[in-house]
Amino acid sequence: MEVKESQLVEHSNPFESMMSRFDVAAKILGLDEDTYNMLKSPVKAVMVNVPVTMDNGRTQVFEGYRVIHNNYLGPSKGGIRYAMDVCLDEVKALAAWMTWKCAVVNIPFGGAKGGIKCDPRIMSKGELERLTRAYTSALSDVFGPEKDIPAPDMGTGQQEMAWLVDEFSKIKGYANAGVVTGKPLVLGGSRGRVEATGRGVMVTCRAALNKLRINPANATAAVQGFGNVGSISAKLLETQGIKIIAISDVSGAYYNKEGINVSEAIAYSQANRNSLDGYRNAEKITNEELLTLDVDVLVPAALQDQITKHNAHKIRAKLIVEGANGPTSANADDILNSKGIIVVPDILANAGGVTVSYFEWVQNRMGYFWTEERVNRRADRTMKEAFEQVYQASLKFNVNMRIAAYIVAIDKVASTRKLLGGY
Ligand SMILES: NC(=O)C1=CN([C@@H]2O[C@H](COP(=O)(O)OP(=O)(O)OC[C@H]3O[C@@H](n4cnc5c(N)ncnc54)[C@H](O)[C@@H]3O)[C@@H](O)[C@H]2O)C=CC1
Ligand SMILES: O=C(O)CCC(=O)C(=O)O
Repeated sequence: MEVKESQLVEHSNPFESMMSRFDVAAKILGLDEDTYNMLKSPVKAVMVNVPVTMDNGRTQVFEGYRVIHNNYLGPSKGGIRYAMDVCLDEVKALAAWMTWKCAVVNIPFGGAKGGIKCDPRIMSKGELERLTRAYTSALSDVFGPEKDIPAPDMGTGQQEMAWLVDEFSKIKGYANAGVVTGKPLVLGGSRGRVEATGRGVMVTCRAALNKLRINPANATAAVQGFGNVGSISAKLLETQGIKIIAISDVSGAYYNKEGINVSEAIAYSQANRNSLDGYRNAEKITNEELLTLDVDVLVPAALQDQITKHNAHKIRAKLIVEGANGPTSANADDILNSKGIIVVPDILANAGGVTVSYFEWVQNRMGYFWTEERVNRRADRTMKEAFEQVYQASLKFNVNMRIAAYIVAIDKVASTRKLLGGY
């Protein structure tokens, strides 16, 4: 069957954007209609309205979601996002990406995602704790170490995971460390999880540079987003000899053609309530300008839909490594392809996080904890193998790395479905 990637249609809806790539890969695989229908829709989507007492004594009701896209490969897995633009279609897309991501790195999990429509930056610690506990309580029948296992995503981190595990364990009446990953070490977290997503970005970036025959020591990079994924990606790319010439966060972008000192920028941001605002050792530019800088590597590690049909033709990077989920809209794929830009897609590039989450879950089940060296060695091997599998599929099917990653993932989930049988 002949499939043109230009068949991709323009979508701003994240779930449709995911589906347009899924459709291309499914056609190439010759997926039958029944399996297609089983894989395209989430198996469960729960919406909850959680009342929370705010510091001013008023009660505010927050909209929360948990979507389980698929659980053929194992319990569903995926982070929880706190942001103002959380909505059902976004969480559905993020949950589906988790299904494909877990399949690409070959770990025994299905895909899920959760989110709460809130602005964590303007909430007090007490409000965030009450919100996290209320959301956990509302979803205590959905979550479970053998059912559905959350983790951090944008706007959440170790502290939220600690509240979640505590609330869940109280409700169930026994300690339940394995219900969530990305926990603090003292609560059963895994060494290396905080750095894992950025580390996977670095490992896949190196693998792609190798294919492009670019020496990291001569390469430059720009990184959008300076939270968990962006800051650690920047730091680890710098350790590989890559010169980071621009970084950014919600306050704007910061450019220094001589190279940003990433450790110093991280220290500045941490001392400044996680903001680069006022960072001096660089020229201030816009996030839009950062994306179109003349660099070898561009790492979008913040939001969705940053590279679109409106700016894709201006991108000058040779390689894009997607730290964020969905940073490139479907209508930009063809433009990047035609410019010969290699994209290591989100479902491969940022899968280091869920890989080490899997290791955390395994360690919780064993009650025995690994050294950081062991975690990193196994995670690096997983990421290198996944990269090579996707790269080989891109050659075999003559498609870009994104469609190749979907092909690898869908093929795995679909063949598992066939073995499981059906109703
Ligand atoms: N934390 C994890 O382990 C994983 C996260 N991801 C994805 O990576 C992305 C970032 O997640 P985290 O780093 O965890 O979030 P985070 O909350 O730690 O950091 C987000 C960063 O994005 C910046 N940002 C927000 N709006 C921006 C804008 N308009 N322009 C530029 N920067 C902006 C924030 O200032 C912050 O620096 C998300 O797409 C998330 O889904 C993917 C895999 C795993
Ligand atoms: O660590 C996990 O379980 C999931 C992280 C996540 O939400 C993601 O990869 O997008």
